[in-house]
Amino acid sequence: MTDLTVHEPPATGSDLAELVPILFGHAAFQQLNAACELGLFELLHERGPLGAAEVAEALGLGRRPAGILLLGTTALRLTAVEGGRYRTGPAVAAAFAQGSWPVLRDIVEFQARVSYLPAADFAESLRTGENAGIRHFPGDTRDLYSRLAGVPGLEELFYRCMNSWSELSNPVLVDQVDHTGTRRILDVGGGDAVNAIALARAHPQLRITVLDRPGALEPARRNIERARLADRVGTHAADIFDDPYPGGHDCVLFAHQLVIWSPEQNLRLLRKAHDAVEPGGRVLVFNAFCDDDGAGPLYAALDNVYFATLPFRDSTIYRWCEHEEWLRAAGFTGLRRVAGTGWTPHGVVEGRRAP
Ligand SMILES: C[S@@+](CC[C@H](N)C(=O)[O-])C[C@H]1O[C@@H](n2cnc3c(N)ncnc32)[C@H](O)[C@@H]1O
Repeated sequence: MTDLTVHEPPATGSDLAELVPILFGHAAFQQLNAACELGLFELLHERGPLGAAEVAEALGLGRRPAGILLLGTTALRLTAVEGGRYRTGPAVAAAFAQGSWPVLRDIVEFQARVSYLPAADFAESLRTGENAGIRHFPGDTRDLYSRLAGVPGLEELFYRCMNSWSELSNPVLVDQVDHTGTRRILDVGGGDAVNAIALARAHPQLRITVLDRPGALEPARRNIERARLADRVGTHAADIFDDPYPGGHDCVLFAHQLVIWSPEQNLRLLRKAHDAVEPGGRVLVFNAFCDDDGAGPLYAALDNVYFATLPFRDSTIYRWCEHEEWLRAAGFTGLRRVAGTGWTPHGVVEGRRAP
C-alpha cells in the first residue's frame, strides 16, 4: 500500500527563530525606551564611540545594567559595536542626521506612556469589539479624547506626541498634495494646529480654520501665536459630529481623523464636509493606510493594536479603497491617491465637490 498522506516537512530551527522578535516584542520596545529615557543615544551621538565602562559612568549605571542595555540595543541594531566601542546604529544615526531625532523620541514616549499598557488588553478588545484599553485612563466617556482632560498632564503629553507623529508624516500633505488655487481650509479635528501651521508656512496664500474640542484649542492657540500665524490660522470650538461646520472654505481636511471612527461615522463626516465645502472645492483625507489587499504594511498591522485598544470602539487603519468608497458615497468625484515617500504608510486621498 502506498501512503498518500502529504506530510509537512518538520519545522527547522531557523523557521522557529522567526518567533524571537515577536515573542519578545515587548522586550525589544523596552530596550529602545530605556535607552531613550537614560539618554544613551544622545550620549553616543555627541561623544561616541565609547567603551562600555565610559557609557556606564556617563549614564550613572552599574556595569551589569549598562551591559544589559548595550547588549539589547546592539542586538537590535539601535547601537553598533566595533573593537569594544559603541556608536549609534543605522536608524538612530539617520534620525540624528536628518534632524528627526526629537520627533522620534516623542513617539517612543507616546508608545511608553499612552499605548503600552493598554496594548495588553488587545485580545479583550478583539473579543468584545470594544476599546478595552481605555480603562487605563479615568473617565466614563467611550473615546480617549474626551478623557484626556481627566488626567493631569495627559492632554499636554498627547498633543506633544501627536504633534510629532504629524510632523513626521505630514510632508505628503504639505509638499506632495497640490494646494495651488486653494484659499481656505477647514481642518476638522485639527488638534494643536500642527498640520495647519505646516500648511500655512509652506503655502502663503492659505488661510486655515482649526476646528476641535475646546481642550485641544488651548495648545492650538499657543502654537499659532508662537508661529506668528494668528492672521492666517484661526480656531473654532465645535463637535465634529453634532455642530455645523463653518462656511467659506474651499477645502475640508480630515487629518488622522477617519482612523478613529466607524465606516458609518466616517461617511457622516464626509457628507457634512460635502455640504460645507464650496462648490468645486476639495476634501483631503490624510492618515496611515492599509494596502488594498489587506496584507500589510507591517507598520499599519502593528499600529492597529493601538487603534483597537484605545481611541474608540471602532478605530482602525482602513484600506485606501475603503476611503475611496466613502468619498464616492458622500458625493465627491475626481478621486486621487497621493502616497507618501517616508517610512510610514501615510498618504492623502482627495476628492472634489462638483462646481
Ligand atoms: C488623532 S487626533 C488628530 C489631531 C490632528 N488632526 C493631527 O493630525 O495631529 C484627533 C483629534 O480629533 C479631535 N476630536 C475627537 N473627537 C472630536 C469631537 N467629537 N469633536 C471635535 N474634535 C474631536 C481630538 O480632540 C483630536 O484633537
